[in-house]
Parts: sequence; C-alpha cells; structure tokens
Amino acid sequence: MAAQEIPNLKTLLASRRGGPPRGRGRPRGLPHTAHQGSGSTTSDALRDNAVRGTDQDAAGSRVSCVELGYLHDPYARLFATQAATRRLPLLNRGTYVRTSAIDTLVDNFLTTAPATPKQIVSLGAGTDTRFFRLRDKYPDTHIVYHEIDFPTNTAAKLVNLQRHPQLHSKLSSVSSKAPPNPLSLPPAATTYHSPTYNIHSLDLRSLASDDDTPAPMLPNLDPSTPTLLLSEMCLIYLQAPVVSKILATFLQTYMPAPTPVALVLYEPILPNDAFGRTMISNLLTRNIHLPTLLTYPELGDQRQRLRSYGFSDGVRAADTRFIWRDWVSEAEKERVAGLEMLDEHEELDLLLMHYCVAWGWRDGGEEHVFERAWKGVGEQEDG
Ligand SMILES: C[S@@+](CC[C@H](N)C(=O)[O-])C[C@H]1O[C@@H](n2cnc3c(N)ncnc32)[C@H](O)[C@@H]1O
Repeated sequence: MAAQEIPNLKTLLASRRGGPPRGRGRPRGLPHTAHQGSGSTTSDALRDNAVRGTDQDAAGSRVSCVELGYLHDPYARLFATQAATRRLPLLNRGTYVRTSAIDTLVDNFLTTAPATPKQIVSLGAGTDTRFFRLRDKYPDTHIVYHEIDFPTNTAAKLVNLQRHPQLHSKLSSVSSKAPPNPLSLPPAATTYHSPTYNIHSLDLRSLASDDDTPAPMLPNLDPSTPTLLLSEMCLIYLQAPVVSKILATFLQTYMPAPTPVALVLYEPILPNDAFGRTMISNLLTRNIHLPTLLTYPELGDQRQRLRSYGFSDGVRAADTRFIWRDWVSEAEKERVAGLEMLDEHEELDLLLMHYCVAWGWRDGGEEHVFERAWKGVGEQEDG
C-alpha cells in the first residue's frame, strides 16, 4: 500500500462524524475517459511512466513490512531501489493483509488442486517476489511461473536477478531441462525464459488489439496447464474494455477451454465516498488514473465483472477488512498486533474496506480444480 494514495484518515473520520461526505458521484478532477487506450502521445507516455513507477512504492511497502516482521520475505530488499522507509502502522497492516490474502489463494491452488504442473501468470508483476517465495515453500511442486511487465521494469528486475546469487540460484528447475543461466543474458536484457520462470517484457495492451494481429507469443506459456492469473494492482490502471480484451486473449487464445483458468484481483473499491474521492485525487496529482475503479466500484460489480470475462464456475469477492477478520487466525492476529503500536482501529477499518480481493474461475473439466482449491475460503455477503 503506497503512502501517497492514502487520504488523511483522521481528517476523513472527523468529517464523517460531522455529517455525510459532501459531493456524491464522479470524483472531482477525474476525466470521463481515463488513460491506457492504445494512443501514443506524450501525455500517454508520461502516464505510463507514472504507472511503471508505482512498482517501487509497492516494493518499499513490502520492505517496510518485512523489516518489522509482518511478512517473511528474504527477497523483498533485493529488489527495492528506494531507501528503506518505515511505513505508517496502518499501511503496514494493509500491505500485510494484501500479501497474505493473495498468498492464501495461491497456496490453496498449489496444495489442494489435483492437477500438476500448475501455471501462474502475474500481470504487472513489477518487483513482486512471489515466485522466489514459492520456490522455497514448495520446492517439489512443478510450478511454471510467468511475469509480465513493461520492458523498463523487467530489465530492472533482471539486473537484480543477475546481481544476487540468492535469486539466480532459485531458478533451477524441477523438470529435467536445465534452465538457462541468467548470468549469461546479454546486458540490458528484458526477457528471461526457462521451464520454471519466465519474464515477458510486454505492454499488456498489446493483447487487446482491435484488428486481426495475432496475440504475441509468450514462450513456455502452456495452453492446457491449469492457470492462475494474478493482478495485484495492475489491471486497475487500464480502461475496462481493454481489460476485457486482455482477459479474452488469455481465456480464448492462450488457454482456451477446457483448460482451468482463474483470476485473482487485488485493487481499491468504493471510489464515491470521501476516502475514495481523496485517494483518486491524490493519485491524479501524480498522474496516476484508476479507470476500472469507477466501472467496478463495489464488491457486487467485481463479481459481475469476473462473470462477464467468462469465469463461469465461481466468482467471489471480499474487502480486506473482512479478510483480516475472517481469514486471519486469532493467533496470527495476536502476533501481528504485537509488532507495532496501532491505536487507530477506526482508521484501519476505513482503509481496509477500500481495498478488495476478487477471485473467479472457469474449471472447464471433471476435476474442479479451482472449486476444490477455494472451497473453504470465506467470501463476504453483499450489503
Ligand atoms: C502497483 S505496481 C504492482 C506490482 C506488483 N503486482 C505488486 O503488487 O507488487 C503495478 C505494476 O503494473 C505494471 N503495469 C501497469 N500497466 C501495465 C501494462 N499495460 N503492461 C504491463 N505492465 C503494466 C506496472 O509497470 C507496475 O509494475
């Protein structure tokens, strides 16, 4: 969770206590059509640049959480370029819930779903360390991991991969084929491919072409392996119709039915209250637009959205306040509460209810891969 996007929660709560937030409807300053269409103007380039930069905010938040003991991630620091800055306790709690919620869904996919191998595609992966953490946790599971991001971000990731033996030693494969040594990559490489780990340098919008241009080839992406797509604060930066086309490319071209495919999304919700409006205008000052936030403002919209993409066998959604309360065990809550002082429980609730995890799946076969994986995971009722 990035400090810059979060409104001043004390002021917001004070104004809530004093009466309902003023000015309903479209947040001020938000254009009717936001960015990430297919045009290529200077202002689009500046916006893309701002979006690429959000990854270092995410990396810094992860490091803050790791250093305080919220998360165990020996790799987070290796990718962060910003000096380690301790985030506010509220933000650390938010990052903790975000990461552990996605970990829960990924873990259940890897441990309960019957089919093997399993494929994970992280959209807008940035400096995410999940692949390396999974290699430690499931050394014998055949996971084929793919990350997609803009070339600037994939190049930076590869530089770190080459620089740190803790990272490149994780690339050995559980399959019989030896992976290419990342140290042998040319300077300024933007892609890496192996039977286990793949970094694709790609603007996701190139998967949403309107003409008959074939979708770009993604080496080692298997059309018939059960696949989990992850979008942790990525698709939110694109226009809703573009996102629909990107997902159609995955569901119809890259992994056509009956391959089981699921999507897990983490992103903000509730744009129309005081918190939401302030978050949006804070981000606009950094030239960051969140088009799908207005299209899918509530949990019900997120579920409907997943259905419309073709995740026809199950759709679920919960905000992170619910996830903190329902998914995290009492012992773990106690451990987290002991890490640093947090008095602002009302502020924490307000923050956590403005982010959600939504997950949907198409099982496409007899094995009910995702239904079995996520059977016990609680979702939030509407209302
Ligand atoms: C907020 S960061 C999140 C990074 C990572 N998923 C995490 O949660 O730590 C958003 C990432 O999405 C990437 N992204 C946004 N739009 C993209 C696009 N059109 N194509 C490829 N990557 C994109 C950005 O470059 C950035 O790395």
